[in-house]
Amino acid sequence: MHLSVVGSGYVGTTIAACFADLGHHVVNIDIDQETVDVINTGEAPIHEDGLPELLKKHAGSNSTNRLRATTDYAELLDTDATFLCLPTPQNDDGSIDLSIMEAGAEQLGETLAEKNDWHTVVVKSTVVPGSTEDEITPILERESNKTTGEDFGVGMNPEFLREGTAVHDFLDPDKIVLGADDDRALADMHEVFDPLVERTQAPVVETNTRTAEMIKYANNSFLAAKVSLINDIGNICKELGVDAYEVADAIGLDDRIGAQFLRSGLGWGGSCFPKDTAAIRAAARQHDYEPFMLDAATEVNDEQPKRLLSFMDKHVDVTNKRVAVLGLAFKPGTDDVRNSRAIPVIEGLQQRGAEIAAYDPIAAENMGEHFPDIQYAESPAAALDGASAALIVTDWEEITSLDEEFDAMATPVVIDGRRAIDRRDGIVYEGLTW
Ligand SMILES: NC(=O)c1ccc[n+]([C@@H]2O[C@H](COP(=O)([O-])OP(=O)(O)OC[C@H]3O[C@@H](n4cnc5c(N)ncnc54)[C@H](O)[C@@H]3O)[C@@H](O)[C@H]2O)c1
Ligand SMILES: O=c1ccn([C@@H]2O[C@H](COP(=O)(O)OP(=O)(O)O[C@H]3O[C@H](CO)[C@@H](O)[C@H](O)[C@H]3O)[C@@H](O)[C@H]2O)c(=O)[nH]1
Repeated sequence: MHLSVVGSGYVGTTIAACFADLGHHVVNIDIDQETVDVINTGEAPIHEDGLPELLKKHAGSNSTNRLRATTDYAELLDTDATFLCLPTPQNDDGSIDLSIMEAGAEQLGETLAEKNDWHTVVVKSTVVPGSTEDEITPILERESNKTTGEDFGVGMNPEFLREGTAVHDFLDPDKIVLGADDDRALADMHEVFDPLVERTQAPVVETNTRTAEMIKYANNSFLAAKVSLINDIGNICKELGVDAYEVADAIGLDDRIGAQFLRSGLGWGGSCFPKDTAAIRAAARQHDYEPFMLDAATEVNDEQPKRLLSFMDKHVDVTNKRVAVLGLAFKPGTDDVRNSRAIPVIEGLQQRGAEIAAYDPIAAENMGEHFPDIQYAESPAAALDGASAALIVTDWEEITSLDEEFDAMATPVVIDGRRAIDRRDGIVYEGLTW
């Protein structure tokens, strides 16, 4: 098939490259010329394992030429279906901000006015239930002067990939959810995913757009709440002198609980869990329902960085002292710092008047946009040298393998937010939940 993907971010670039790998011809549209140029040279605009290889294979010179990036929406006219992968950030009150989606839908609708054949538009972004039907479709109809179900179809296909393992997750999914309110759009979506389903036998869930939208929020809410529950249990374990990781390993053997997402510590960050739980809570409240469980999950999550800092305070007063912050990305394997737990940790250190030496293998540049005035060290050892405390925020492999580097600290106080290193003689060690 000939496909267009609007948005060349973490999701858009990944799925564009993966669709090309499945044999489709893909045009990836973004407003950012620099991003477009990078993709067209066969390189990745973001850090994502496996993505450079796919872009080299399908874009740029000596490639299959099945993938090309552009800033020109008109190029989607030669495609059968368009996937919208635009950001859906949050407003100050936590509710979803659909303005970028609306702008994209306007540009898409204006372009579709010029198309004489059927076209299917698929919303890939995470949007609250009703957005596709009540907000995006009317814009497409208005701008194209066409009717959904007659001239074009609309579908909703939520994405479950994780950053850091995005290519693998997309090409080997646990499930594929196809939400559509008309049969032709559903048939087109099936045709897009048939090569993947044949290859992986992934279960396909067929539903309407509203339910597809909710499945995405339920998925993320459940996982975020699972991490908060194990953090709550972990905090209790620590107070009672029990190792939360031993407990998690044991309860994870129960199939009804499952072993994944039971790593207690600093909690969840990233571009999805915080904003998606906020958006669905805000949507619930707009309908006069108080989402007690998700409110509590958020509260537990907000408390974990404060607990980390309070453990540090027990051992050392860091005013005017050097503190090493090890790890800045919201998790290993990505350069993304959106809503990273490192942000409240650094803010807490700034309030205490500490001199901050931060280290991350790839996310320092992105964190520099949030905190231009802190020191970014070239290595974990350089960050630790002369520090009065070390706070472990992200469990990158080069952080979990640290050992004698802690010996160069002024006072070897190590507060571990991710169970990254082992207790040993010669360091004062506090785990967040163990
Ligand atoms: N990041 C993830 O792991 C992930 C996973 C699943 C779902 N999602 C959802 O997917 C959506 C996209 O997320 P993301 O992380 O890929 O976003 P992103 O911020 O990484 O990328 C968005 C891209 O859209 C481009 N853009 C903005 N306005 C545009 C316009 N009018 N026309 C064309 N391009 C435009 C930007 O330049 C940027 O390159 C969000 O709804 C998110 O919740 C994200
Ligand atoms: O046991 C665990 C598992 C995760 N986390 C934290 O939870 C956050 C999110 O992790 P993860 O889910 O691996 O990363 P994301 O890339 O944000 O992926 C989530 O958000 C995406 C965007 O919606 C979805 O597509 C994915 O299915 C969903 O897992 C990170 O800060 C992790 O450190 C823990 O603290 N403990």
